Amino acid sequence: MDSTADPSYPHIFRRHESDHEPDCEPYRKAGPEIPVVDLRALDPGRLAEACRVWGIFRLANHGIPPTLSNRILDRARLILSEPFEDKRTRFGGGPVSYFWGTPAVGKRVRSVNWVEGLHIPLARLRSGEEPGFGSSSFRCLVDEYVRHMARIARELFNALTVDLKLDSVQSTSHFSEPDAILRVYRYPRRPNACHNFGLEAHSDSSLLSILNQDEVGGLQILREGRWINVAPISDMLIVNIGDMMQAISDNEYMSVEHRVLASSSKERISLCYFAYPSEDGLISSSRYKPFTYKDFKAKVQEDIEATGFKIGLDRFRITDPN
Ligand SMILES: O=C(O)CCC(=O)C(=O)O
Ligand SMILES: [Fe+2]
Repeated sequence: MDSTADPSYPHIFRRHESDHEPDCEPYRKAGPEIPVVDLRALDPGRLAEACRVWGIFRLANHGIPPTLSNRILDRARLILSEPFEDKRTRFGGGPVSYFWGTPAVGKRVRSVNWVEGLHIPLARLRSGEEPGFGSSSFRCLVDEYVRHMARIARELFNALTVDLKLDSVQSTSHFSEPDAILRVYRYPRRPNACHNFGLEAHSDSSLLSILNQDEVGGLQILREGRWINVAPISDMLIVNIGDMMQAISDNEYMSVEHRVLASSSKERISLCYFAYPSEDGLISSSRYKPFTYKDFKAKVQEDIEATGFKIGLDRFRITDPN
């Protein structure tokens, strides 16, 4: 369907160009392959090396049944194909929120990200406060899915704490399962998608991010100055290191810069689970002034509102003159 006519798209995505250009093939060529980590036969050395050298890896044998993965992606596709105004109403005001075009929140709006979705803070979901979501079958799938995500995040984090030689106090405050967030994304088709992004280049603020994507593709990481495609491989998840893990590891691990390309011909669905440290746990390292995740989040929000950009960890770097 032409996106101009699709009532499920937010208005800003209903563009008038009907002449779809082919996608930009050069951007989508295969690049060097990112490492694969096997969760069933976890090799801690291989995992740590992937975090040090790449900041991202594919995760095989993660234990999520393919039927669950397919069902939740299909259900997400269905919900997000509801009319735009219905999505706004259904998810307006509750803890589960519907967003589109993020991060157009600043005073100086840069370009709009060609993405919409649901933001699901899991702690509030557990407390049962969400009216538009309630007892839906999607809710049941989310519950089951995030149980797997929490298990996977915990297992990876535990292995990394051994590699980093964190003590038990640090490992407890640096991983807070209740603070996790699930985001469900739909990247609408975008006419003339060549130079446009579903998500602009960024690093995640999380500890670890675990991505499940459909077969469309578009994710890229920045490595040694080049953008590399992370093509979907069925039954494998993608895990990336976030800013908090970079700080906790004292820059041993790398919070990888990534982005998502828009496609002119295909919509894309992805689910991203973000694991975080506890909000008030102090993160101390030799490279950054001590800070909590709450401090970090407030600074990111302040910078985005003031400048349109996330500055992130550089705000806390010890050499930072500010
Ligand atoms: O949808 C994707 O492939 C990536 C999502 C992402 O980078 C994010 O949510 O931070
Ligand atoms: Fe991201």
